[in-house]
Amino acid sequence: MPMISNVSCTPPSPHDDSLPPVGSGKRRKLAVVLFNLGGPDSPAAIRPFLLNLFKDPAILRVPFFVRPILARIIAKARVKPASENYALLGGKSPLLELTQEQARTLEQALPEFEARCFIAMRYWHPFAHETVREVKDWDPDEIILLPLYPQYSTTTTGSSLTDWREAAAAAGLAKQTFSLCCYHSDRDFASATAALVRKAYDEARNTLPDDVPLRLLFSAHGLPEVIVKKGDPYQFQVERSTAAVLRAMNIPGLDHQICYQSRATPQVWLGPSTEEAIDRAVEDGVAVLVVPIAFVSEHSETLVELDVEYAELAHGKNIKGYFRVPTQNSDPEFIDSLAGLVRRVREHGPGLCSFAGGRVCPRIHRDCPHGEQEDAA
Ligand SMILES: C=CC1=C(C)c2cc3[nH]c(cc4nc(cc5[nH]c(cc1n2)c(C)c5CCC(=O)O)C(CCC(=O)O)=C4C)c(C)c3C=C
Ligand SMILES: [Fe+2]
Ligand SMILES: [Fe+2]
Repeated sequence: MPMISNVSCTPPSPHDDSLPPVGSGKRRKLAVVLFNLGGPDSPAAIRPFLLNLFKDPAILRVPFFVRPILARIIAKARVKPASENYALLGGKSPLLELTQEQARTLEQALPEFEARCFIAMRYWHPFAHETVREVKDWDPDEIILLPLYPQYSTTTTGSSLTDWREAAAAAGLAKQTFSLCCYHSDRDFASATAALVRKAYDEARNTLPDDVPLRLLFSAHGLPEVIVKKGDPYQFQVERSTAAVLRAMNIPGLDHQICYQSRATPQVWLGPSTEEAIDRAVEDGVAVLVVPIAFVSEHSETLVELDVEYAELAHGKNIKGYFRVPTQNSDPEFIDSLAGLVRRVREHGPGLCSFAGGRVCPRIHRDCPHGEQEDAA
């Protein structure tokens, strides 16, 4: 079931007065809302943060009367390992501060507007209902909803956009709104990402002996397999992102593999897992360069899971080399790609757009939020 309504991406009419007249001196007030998952801001916040996450029907797909109790059980079981991870980061997630920096940088990359970036996190402050009030007080001309998830999943972007719409409706925020569902293989996003991968690749190659092969492990956050089987387009979009980055890198014959990290429940999750991919690299006698392909900011799953847990696992098995590409954070080329997406979404008109305009996902991905008739031009 799609988590957000199928709102079409209407092309702008030549007489559409929602867009500013060319050359008119007045800059439009543009509220850009950045969405991410959020993270605990203190040790005491870890448990309620996890509870919020597992109470989300988009995450825990069980009958509503079982969900609260099951959410409590799973959250309770995760408090200890999650607390150990956050302890390595000073007891909190760095996600909000890094997103605030992205917000300030993106404002500067949109000088033709009076742009102000707001942040709405799904499971910890600032929540959508808090941000909706801030946006309403600022009274923008238009609102752009911009997920910091390049790939669409019902569990992330879908859940965040539903949350925003409900909060906006409850607060009576009725401004013209433009939403982006995904930018998994947007050319500028791929090129910005490829530049970061290329830099880390060259550094890794310079450290390794010439006879040690280097494999790129594109590591994405995992998803329970049942969610994908029901029609979630996330895996398809992760594969498209990987292909787009490889294309932009333009190094023929690069050894690479897609894998999935951060398994959080006992269900069957997408595979191969990043641990399995590391095992295979050890068997094959190759070094690995891990590329986080579904996160655009550093947080516990990159700084602890990739840099500490998987690095220890890999070194414990005498891997030939273990390197990691940093996430985009406020990288100027990445922020420029987001600014380009903001402009394009606006040109496409109010409603929901993909980076390409309309639907890019094949029909089998029924949870793609675009309707049947909305193929990208
Ligand atoms: C069933 C559980 C989960 C699904 C499905 C899931 C999907 C998913 N998550 C991200 C990105 C992030 N996840 C983060 C933390 C996090 N995620 C889960 C569970 C699921 N995620 C948990 C339990 C946690 C908490 C951390 C932990 O207990 O280990 C974070 C933020 C973490 C931080 O440090 O701030 C992000 C970001 C994606 C992209 C995704 C599916 C596509
Ligand atoms: Fe997650
Ligand atoms: Fe789609």
